[in-house]
Amino acid sequence: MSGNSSGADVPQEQKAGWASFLKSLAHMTGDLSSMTAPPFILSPVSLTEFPAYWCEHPGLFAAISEGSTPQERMERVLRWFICTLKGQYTTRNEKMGSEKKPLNPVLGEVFYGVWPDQGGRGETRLIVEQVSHHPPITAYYIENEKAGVALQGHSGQKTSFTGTSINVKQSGHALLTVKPKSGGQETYLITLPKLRIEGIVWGSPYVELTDSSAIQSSTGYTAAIDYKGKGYFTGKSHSFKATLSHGSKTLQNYEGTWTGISTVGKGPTVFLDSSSPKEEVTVQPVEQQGEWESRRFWQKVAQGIRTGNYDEAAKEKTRIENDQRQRRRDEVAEGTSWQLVHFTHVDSDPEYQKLSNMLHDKLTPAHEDAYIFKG
Ligand SMILES: CC(C)CCC[C@@H](C)[C@H]1CC[C@H]2[C@@H]3CC=C4C[C@@H](O)CC[C@]4(C)[C@H]3CC[C@]12C
Repeated sequence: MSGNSSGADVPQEQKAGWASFLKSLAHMTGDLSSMTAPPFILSPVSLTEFPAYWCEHPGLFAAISEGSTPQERMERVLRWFICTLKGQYTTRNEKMGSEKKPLNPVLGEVFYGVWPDQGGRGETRLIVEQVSHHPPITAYYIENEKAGVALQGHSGQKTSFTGTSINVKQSGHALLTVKPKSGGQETYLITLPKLRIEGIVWGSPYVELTDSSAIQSSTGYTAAIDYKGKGYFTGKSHSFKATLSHGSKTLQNYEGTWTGISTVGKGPTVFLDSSSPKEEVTVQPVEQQGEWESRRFWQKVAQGIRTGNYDEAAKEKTRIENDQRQRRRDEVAEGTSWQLVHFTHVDSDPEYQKLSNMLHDKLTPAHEDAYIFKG
């Protein structure tokens, strides 16, 4: 990083703002979401929309239950999981030019969507609820009932600044329930990778995945995934290597990029093309949404950000924040508390416990709370 290139991608009139934002990052205490950032880096999309990235390949999601053996189903889970990563971590760069700061959801904010049935695979529905504000935690449930696959999870982030990049440790996990076409039921614990946000100094942030994550099946199969950026496995950014094992027996290896082609085994057999077309979630028009639904709730703020009317966006955001503060004060005064609509908080989930014990992995804390979908 040279003095000249720093802030190269920041609009001239916001350079000072970016420089002071970078300075404030040094004092950040783990929660970046509440920090004020310069307008050019603001996204008009709330974090409650992000769980939709899990299902932008609804065909791969539905196909999991069609695998004929436990190993084949684990491989299908891995394929679907790797295929979601491009959407999860590069979409903002593609759509908005760089990673941006999403809107920080309010407690009780919800997001609903569907992927319509196509060719008989069944409809997939998405239910998201912001279940905590401090720290921000988003819970989600995605189900294709016909296919017999359902994903339940929650997600939070702990952030720290290294001086040149932001390290993001994801908290939470996802549990996938699969009813194989051949009968029975399996569950899969999905742990979440760590992120490094690079390109900060230049004002054009992007996400690289680091370290590792895992998928543990109740059938005993494990997929371990290692992530590396440029200059490690292949010299390509967004690279990964994965191994599928059962107990101490390694059964298969996979490698490639999570944004493009990956291969299986020693021969050049294609495992997946992650750049294959995705299907974005279908959402009700804003006019028909309820007042806590994300796009309606943030409509004016988003409009301000999209049109460059930042004063309007800031004014509306302040109104929302004041309203939230008042609600919390009222609850304290009345001795009540906010009631979640779709999820129940539990201090520990036996299913998570069982699978994380099977994983024997330092990555997964022995105890973790969870949000269970109420239906
Ligand atoms: C751009 C800079 C200046 C601000 C950084 C904003 C932070 C809050 C953004 C940048 C990238 C974002 C992450 C991108 C992708 C995902 C995957 C999704 O499944 C859960 C949320 C999560 C993990 C996001 C959390 C918020 C995040 C870490």
